[in-house]
Amino acid sequence: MILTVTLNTSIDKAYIINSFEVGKVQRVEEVFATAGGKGLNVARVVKSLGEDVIATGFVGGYSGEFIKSELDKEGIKHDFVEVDGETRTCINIINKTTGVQTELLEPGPLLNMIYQEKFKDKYISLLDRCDVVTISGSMPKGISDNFYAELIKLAKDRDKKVILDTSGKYLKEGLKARPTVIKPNRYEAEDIYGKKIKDEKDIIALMKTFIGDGIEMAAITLGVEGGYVATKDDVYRYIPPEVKVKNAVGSGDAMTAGLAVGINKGYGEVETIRFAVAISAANAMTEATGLVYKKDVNDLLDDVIINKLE
Ligand SMILES: Nc1ncnc2c1ncn2[C@@H]1O[C@H](COP(=O)(O)OP(=O)(O)OP(=O)(O)O)[C@@H](O)[C@H]1O
Ligand SMILES: O=P(O)(O)OC[C@@]1(O)O[C@H](CO)[C@@H](O)[C@@H]1O
Repeated sequence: MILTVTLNTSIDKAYIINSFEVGKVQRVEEVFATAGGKGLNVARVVKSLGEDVIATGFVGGYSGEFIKSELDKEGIKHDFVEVDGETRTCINIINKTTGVQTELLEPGPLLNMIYQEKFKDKYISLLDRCDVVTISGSMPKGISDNFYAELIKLAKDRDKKVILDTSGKYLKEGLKARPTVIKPNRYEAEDIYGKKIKDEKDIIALMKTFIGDGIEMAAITLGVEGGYVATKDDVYRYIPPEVKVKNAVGSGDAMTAGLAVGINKGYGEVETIRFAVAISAANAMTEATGLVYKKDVNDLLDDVIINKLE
């Protein structure tokens, strides 16, 4: 079983607009609202691949009710800590003409520390039921910056594999607890690195630092250009298949889902990377955020390019 942690859940709204212009009143042509925040995208993708998953985190208010009812409709098991305050909404404006996407991410509610302790108790009991944990996204205000490190340690002490997909201070703090897998995108990696990544050499050097620090698998993702993956002995460059892009937001989450499933099923590293990359590309083919169809994934698998660099 895979456990997905989403502390800052969100109603993700994808607004499809023919030609979006800043500073003008515009009507939205189509709206897709999903139960989101990175970890819930992971849960949805894991479920659509036919694997067993349970989603946890914080939910609150009417938006929290929406999220639970969407997960129920999708048949995704969940066990959240209910909080005072309203779960956030994140908006992704998709300009249909240019394909350019603009994301507006709310910060989420301010939480009392009591909820952090409540969550820890729930998390420890859920860990008994799972083998792989994914921890994704930002945290609501009021939660300690090192909370992910605490969650990672609790999981690793129980021999669970942990994938951490977050950014900024949450990633910096989380790294200290040595998650099994990390997968920052270029910007998140530059933030850790403290400077711009210039070339492949920089990427490989950074991934090797992560591996040297005790991370088992480190990926750095570059959107449509694919990315790199390093393990203790190997370094790979991967290129996703070319797809007709509708909405690439959540492709990183789809990739996390693929890595979690691959690890849970005991796939080899190349097989796991191939699977995760096909899933990430399949996400870009659908309009809703964090949605893949298994058939697309199967069709894309053979077209993922993976080159072993070292
Ligand atoms: N347009 C695209 N076409 C095909 N594959 C894509 C596209 N965009 C992203 N991907 C796949 O998804 C992976 C992760 O993408 P990206 O680097 O954008 O991650 P991310 O920033 O974590 O994404 P998000 O936060 O939106 O989930 C890429 O390495 C690639 O395999
Ligand atoms: O604010 P966070 O938690 O870092 O990111 C939130 C978010 O942008 O991530 C997902 C895409 O990966 C969206 O579902 C969601 O809106």
